[in-house]
Amino acid sequence: MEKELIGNAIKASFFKLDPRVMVKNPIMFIVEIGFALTLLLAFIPSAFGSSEVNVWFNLTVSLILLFTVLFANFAEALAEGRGMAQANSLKNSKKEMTANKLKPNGEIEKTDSASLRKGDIVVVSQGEFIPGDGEIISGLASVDESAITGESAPVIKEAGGDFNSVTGGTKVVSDQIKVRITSEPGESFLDKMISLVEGAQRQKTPNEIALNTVLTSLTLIFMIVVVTLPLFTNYLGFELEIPVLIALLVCLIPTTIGGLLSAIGIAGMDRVTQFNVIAMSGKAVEAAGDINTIILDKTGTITFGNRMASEFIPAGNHAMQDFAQWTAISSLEDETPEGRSVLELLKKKQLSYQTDIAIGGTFIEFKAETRMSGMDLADGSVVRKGAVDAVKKWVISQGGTIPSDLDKKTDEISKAGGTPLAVAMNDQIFGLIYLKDTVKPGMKERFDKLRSMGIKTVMCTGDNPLTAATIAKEAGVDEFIAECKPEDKIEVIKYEQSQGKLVAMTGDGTNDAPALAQADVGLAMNSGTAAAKEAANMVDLDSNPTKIIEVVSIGKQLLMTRGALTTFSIANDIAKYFAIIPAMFMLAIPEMNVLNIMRLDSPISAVLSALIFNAIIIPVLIPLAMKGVSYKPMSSNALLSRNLLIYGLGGVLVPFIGIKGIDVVLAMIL
Ligand SMILES: Nc1ncnc2c1ncn2[C@@H]1O[C@H](COP(=O)(O)OP(=O)(O)OP(=O)(O)O)[C@@H](O)[C@H]1O
Ligand SMILES: [K+]
Ligand SMILES: [Mg+2]
Repeated sequence: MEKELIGNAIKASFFKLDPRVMVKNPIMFIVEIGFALTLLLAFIPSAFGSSEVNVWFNLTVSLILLFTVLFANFAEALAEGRGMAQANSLKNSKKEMTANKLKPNGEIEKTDSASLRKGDIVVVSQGEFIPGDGEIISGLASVDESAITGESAPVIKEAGGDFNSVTGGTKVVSDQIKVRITSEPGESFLDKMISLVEGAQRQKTPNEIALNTVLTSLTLIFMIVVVTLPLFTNYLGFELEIPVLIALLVCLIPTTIGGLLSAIGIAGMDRVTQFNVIAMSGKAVEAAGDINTIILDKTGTITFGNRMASEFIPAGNHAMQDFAQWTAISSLEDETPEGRSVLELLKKKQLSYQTDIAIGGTFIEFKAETRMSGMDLADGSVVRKGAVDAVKKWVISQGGTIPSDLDKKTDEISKAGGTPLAVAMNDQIFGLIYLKDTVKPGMKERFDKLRSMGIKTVMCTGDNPLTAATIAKEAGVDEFIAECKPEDKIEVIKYEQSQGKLVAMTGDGTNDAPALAQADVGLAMNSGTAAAKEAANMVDLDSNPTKIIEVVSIGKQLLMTRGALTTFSIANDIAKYFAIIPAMFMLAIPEMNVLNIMRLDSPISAVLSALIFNAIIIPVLIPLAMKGVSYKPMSSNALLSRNLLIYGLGGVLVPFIGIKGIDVVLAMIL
């Protein structure tokens, strides 16, 4: 695998020599032109007038320049290669298959999966592949998603709620589901993933463009200096040979970062992919590196999220039996995990209830807006369950009163970190359902880590303030917002952004979609709804909301690697002056030897040593560019001074040692 990767990258480095490709990287393009000119001079030394420098020197310079370009191309090709390999394995899981399309008249029609369009309904049974991306409209199945996520344990997918989305190419391993197709041919999640990792849509990020502009301007300045240099030297009465001027130019321009820049960007995206997160753009990965605030929801992110009914607590002077009756009616058709867990607990507690009063009633689906669910019965009675404050308001609007013990019982559940749901019929509250949830282990450490990176965490939850406070304290988040409706999340994000902060958010529900789109980094869960995945700029295939922490680390590492190697590259070039400038003048004026502080063997050896060092530093740094510089959570100021010390000072010192070493070897050969 690695061998093949390297082999392909070597081949690609030669293909990339095509000037039409090279011109996209101006710094390396100049090196390539330098190669062509010195090659010409090797064969026709007097092409641009008389020349005294020997052919052998011209040829050597030309070869070193060729290798400089090849090394840079190799770095980029190697970074691209990893994505290609992954794209190929994804392509293998994208096969044509037959789909069981459900016609409006209820008949099943066998069609080609490629002909399925948005809105089509298909039936998928045990052992069959799901023919396209979609949402389950009825049924429940365990699905093997290993083709996409690499995770072999099947996951449960079901209609209703936030776990209804399925991906084309995954396999149903048990039961049968009806799926409504949500993507047009060629626009599926798998198609998008393939084109992303293949890099077909890879565009330079704004940061990269900005850095490129700076580097290109720097290059232009050096070009002007080098081109005008002969005017001065001619005035002083000596001539500089063209190959020497080219060597000087290549040593001065930032070839190291110029050669590694695109590899750093591609490798950063690739590291995110290795973490099983699909980033829609390099820009998103970079934004992750600059995040100041992370918005997390409580249920399913900070807690396990399987909010299960664990206790029934009647309120006022209502009997358990009456409470159970209305609890059951409110949950009969509630397909959310919370709703189903209510019916299961009733069964477990052997509480009986009548279902015939529900006949002819209209089910009221749970909505994050109302924070209630329930049923309007045929006889005009209305039944609701939901967040206590919402139900209280609703009961009061019906002209009812609140049982005196309700608040105390609510607080008890909330203080334990549970979610209380009140159950009401018409103007009366019958009691509370205790939904239990637990904070995931290790959350405190994760939030501590974020804090040390200088990132603030805000928990936004639809739950009541007391539950929110309990969970927030237990998990160690910095701030929390309770009784939060979907639009409130957007407000929080907008507010932070108005303070100049970059905001990241994770989410999985359809109601998270607008906030995911508003955030600078929106990380959707693969298990989540199609709307959430569409709105986000990253998708976590493992559906682990806390992975945002790793994504932020990778983003920071990407920015740091780019910064560190830029510093190193420019510091390097400064050090090279000391080798090459005295040497150049010594060629004409031997007395200039006093400037030869590095005590290099001869002017020719000095120029060649600097050039060789300039070339081989690129492959030497490839592993660092690909892996990223090591990153420990600390404040940005501490990071900056640490990096300046290592890469700035190191960048000045390393060339002295390297060039001197190469010079010693060359002196022996010459
Ligand atoms: N099936 C349901 N029926 C009635 N009420 C519910 C149901 N599920 C949740 N609730 C209530 O609605 C509130 C909001 O739930 P929702 O899932 O929208 O929260 P959220 O905004 O996603 O934040 P979090 O996931 O952190 O709770 C819950 O705290 C709970 O009180
Ligand atoms: K250089
Ligand atoms: Mg939720």
